[in-house]
Amino acid sequence: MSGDPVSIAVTGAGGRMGREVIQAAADRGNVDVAVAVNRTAVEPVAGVAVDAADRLGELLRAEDPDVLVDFTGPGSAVAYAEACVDAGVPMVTGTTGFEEGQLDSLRAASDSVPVLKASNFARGVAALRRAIREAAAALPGYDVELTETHHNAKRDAPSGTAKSILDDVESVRGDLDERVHGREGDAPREAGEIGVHARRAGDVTGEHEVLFAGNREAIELTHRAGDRGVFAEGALDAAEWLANRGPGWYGFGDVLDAGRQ
Ligand SMILES: NC(=O)C1=CN([C@@H]2O[C@H](COP(=O)(O)OP(=O)(O)OC[C@H]3O[C@@H](n4cnc5c(N)ncnc54)[C@H](OP(=O)(O)O)[C@@H]3O)[C@@H](O)[C@H]2O)C=CC1
Ligand SMILES: O=C(O)C1=N[C@H](C(=O)O)C[C@H](O)C1
Repeated sequence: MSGDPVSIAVTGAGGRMGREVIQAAADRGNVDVAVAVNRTAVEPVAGVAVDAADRLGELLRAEDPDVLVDFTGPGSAVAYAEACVDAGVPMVTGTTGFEEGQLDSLRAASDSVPVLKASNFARGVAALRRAIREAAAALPGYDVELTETHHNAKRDAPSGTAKSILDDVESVRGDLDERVHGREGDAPREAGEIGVHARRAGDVTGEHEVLFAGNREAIELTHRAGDRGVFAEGALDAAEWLANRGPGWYGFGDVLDAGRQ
């Protein structure tokens, strides 16, 4: 990205992703973590002191960071978006598992401040999604089954990335209108189904695989995240990009498109 100095606030600073974001900021050099908060008390992360999350509003007003970066949970992300509106701070959120009403609240916040939401900040997943849309268009009538695998501490299923991929496939394949989660029972597959399989095991960072199968051939498109640094890097790219935007609703694709121009 530009390399211009950017100051950020990090919510969920004690979580797996919050820690990764703070470490990636330290490694990057031009990103200063001006505010870091967590719901429960945690020791400093990469030398950055972590405050109580209920002080977020006060800290945003005092430090005036360029962007807030959030990886927490759906309810807290909505509350933090409201704090961003009150303080006039842009928000990047990678949180997943939102219900429709919570997404409406985030979109409402984007009338006042820039909000960038992405279910996955890996560049490889952006490429995977483009390839999946292309395959879906090129293979009409083929059966589609999605499998995602994550660590055993992940709460939401299917993953946010899986839901984004399903939206992509359904936008291209209008004939697929029924998501079948897991399979059980005694009946053949129906036309119109798209199978969705969520696995939770060990410390798997995140894997997404889409199978397109016809009667005499099949292809599988797969992304595997090697570590969480790949998500943190993408989120910081998004934060650097969002710092100079006006209010609006943005995605990671906007950041990547800007990089290609
Ligand atoms: N878009 C992307 O590229 C990626 C998205 N994610 C998403 O990011 C989110 C966080 O993932 P991860 O870091 O692994 O999760 P963790 O469970 O490790 O961390 C969650 C953090 O959020 C905080 N939190 C959770 N619930 C609340 C709440 N109700 N109020 C305030 N704080 C809360 C936790 O605080 P406390 O310590 O007090 O519990 C913790 O700091 C998930 O939705 C996940 O799917 C993850 C990886 C990549
Ligand atoms: O919780 C995780 O770990 C991840 N969550 C995101 C999702 O739900 O898609 C992205 C990534 O797969 C890791």
